[in-house]
Amino acid sequence: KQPVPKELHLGMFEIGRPLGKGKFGRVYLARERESGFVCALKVLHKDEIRQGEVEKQVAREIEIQSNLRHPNVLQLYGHFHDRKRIFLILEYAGKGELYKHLQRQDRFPEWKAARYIAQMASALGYLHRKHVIHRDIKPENILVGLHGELKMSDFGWSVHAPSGRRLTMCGTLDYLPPEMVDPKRSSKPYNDKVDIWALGVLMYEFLVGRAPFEDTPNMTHRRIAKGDMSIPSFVSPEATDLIKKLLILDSDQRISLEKVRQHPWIIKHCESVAKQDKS
Ligand SMILES: CS(=O)(=O)NCc1cccc(-c2cn3c(Cl)cnc3c(Nc3ccc(N4CCOCC4)cc3)n2)c1
Repeated sequence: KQPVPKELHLGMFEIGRPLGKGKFGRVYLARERESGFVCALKVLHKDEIRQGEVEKQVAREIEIQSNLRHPNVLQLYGHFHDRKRIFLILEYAGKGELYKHLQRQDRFPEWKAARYIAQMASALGYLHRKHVIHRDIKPENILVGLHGELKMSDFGWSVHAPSGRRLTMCGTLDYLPPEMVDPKRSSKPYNDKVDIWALGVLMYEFLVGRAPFEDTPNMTHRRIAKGDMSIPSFVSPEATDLIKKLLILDSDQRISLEKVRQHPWIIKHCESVAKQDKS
């Protein structure tokens, strides 16, 4: 349950260890004194935001994320500010960054990848129904909850651990769909189908351990525009089928999130979870 405080200020929190730091601030473990409620406190520095000319983006991200409630979307409980800083009170994701788990395991077994993709498809379906798109769903922007569930947490700033992470620039490139890499190709502005493409890139990266179009920056551009990727033979036929239905150049032809949830590869691995739960 969430604290329903009268008014928010820094003094009401005990600040714990830093969880990560980034371009626009740091994330700390925190506990609300009165209720003992554990959360993550993201601190953004106003002067850096002003310099970065991103005030409007911060306001928009706070507006969007405050109105979202979904088990696979990191919750923003509230925010407040003092003279120098803006504070976001966020849900604490007990198992940290998905990026680290993927780095450590090289790639995920198909049953784990299928569950993760099902969770992301569920979160995206929720966002799209609320007309929120382009959540930039690369591994760097996904956290893992205490029970291993994924939490989309990219609203605004992905914070960076001190460790050597992929530069935001090329990370972003890997996940761009053809209609954004090559805007003259399609006149229409991008729509929620960009998330379906990104889901395909994410699924590929979970199963193979690298992104499908990973290359030098301008080679990546070219390969995305042509849909030039190959799927290794160790990927099962069902998984291969779903990747191909997600990574379709023509955004209108891409599989819908509803169809993703009903795909044999998802059913096979997620149904077993249902059976386990029943047994
Ligand atoms: C090197 S690291 O993994 O320790 N820290 C990297 C890093 C960078 C940017 C943002 C975060 C981050 C943001 N969070 C938000 Cl927002 C909510 N919960 C978390 C959140 N939660 C979190 C939970 C557990 C851990 N542990 C688990 C035990 O092993 C060490 C890391 C880290 C972060 N982390 C973490």
